Amino acid sequence: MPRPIILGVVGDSAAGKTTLTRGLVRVLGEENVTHVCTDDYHRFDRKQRAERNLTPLHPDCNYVDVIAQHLGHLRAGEPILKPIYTHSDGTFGAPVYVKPARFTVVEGLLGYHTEAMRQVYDVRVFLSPPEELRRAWKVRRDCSRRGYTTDQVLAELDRREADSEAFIRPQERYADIVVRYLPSGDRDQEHLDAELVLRSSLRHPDLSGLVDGDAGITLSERSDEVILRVSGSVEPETAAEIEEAIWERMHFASHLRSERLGEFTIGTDLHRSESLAVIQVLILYHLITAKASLALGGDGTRAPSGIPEAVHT
Ligand SMILES: Nc1ncnc2c1ncn2[C@@H]1O[C@H](COP(=O)(O)OP(=O)(O)OP(=O)(O)O)[C@@H](O)[C@H]1O
Ligand SMILES: O=C(CO)[C@H](O)[C@H](O)COP(=O)(O)O
Repeated sequence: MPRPIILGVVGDSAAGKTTLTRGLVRVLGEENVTHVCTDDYHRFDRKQRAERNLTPLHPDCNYVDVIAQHLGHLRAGEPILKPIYTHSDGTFGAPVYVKPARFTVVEGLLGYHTEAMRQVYDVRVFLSPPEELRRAWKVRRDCSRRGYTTDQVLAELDRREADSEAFIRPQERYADIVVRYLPSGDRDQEHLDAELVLRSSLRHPDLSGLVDGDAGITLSERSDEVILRVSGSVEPETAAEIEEAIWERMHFASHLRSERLGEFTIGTDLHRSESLAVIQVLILYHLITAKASLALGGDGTRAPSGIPEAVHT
């Protein structure tokens, strides 16, 4: 079997990593994806972190060297014995034996922290929602699923700010695709404006024919980046046209098409976001084309340098 294609999804806590990857895993098929969350590589459990006054964002609080080793093994097609961190109670569980599948999705806080880690990915995504939005997402998620109170989460977010600034946000510079949701104001969560920064380290599909300012889709260029903006008020039909156009560029993977992209949860309620669906299809495009490149004897789809050939404004 050719080596797995490896996707990195990095961003601060509650930036939306699991939400984004869940849809991708569903489309690619659970059996075809090895899912690694680097939270499993925390060095200390919740109690030990509190005793040491360390946040989980600090590299010293994580076995970053072992993450790099394990990702290297997976890329080489070798199994790993992966640690387990359990969020429901903040403790470690028994390690699990993990074999690499066709795709590996790695999500976590410090995935691009070292060069050794950065080298393993075929596609690097960084999620960067505005802080106000991320804080609201974290409060809601941690209170409903991780056993915290609102005051505890808010205090923890303040305690983490210095480490977010020092270690998490700087990783954005290593991404091929940066996803920024824009401040939502009173927008509901299904209709957030999204901005995708498409960097020249990957060859992005030509989306120029789909741009329609009136319909809420714009492309612009900034140094060697192309910015795709999807308005939160984009009509489902317009978003579907973009998704369709990207799917057409990976026609050899049409069997993967699914109606269920763009889903996210608020507490336990399921919602759908058009902009999230567009982001997910674009990432799928990169995973599928990287896979096709390997099948044809290449080694992925990273552009050697310069502006990606297929992107036009
Ligand atoms: N694209 C989105 N649109 C609307 N809400 C979202 C979106 N992404 C995430 N959320 C909200 O934020 C919450 C936290 O997201 P998620 O669990 O995906 O973050 P994460 O980055 O995986 O967090 P952690 O690193 O702490 O595990 C979700 O439960 C959901 O309510
Ligand atoms: O920043 C985080 C990413 O998920 C978590 O807070 C970190 O992993 C520690 O988990 P917990 O708060 O459940 O002890």
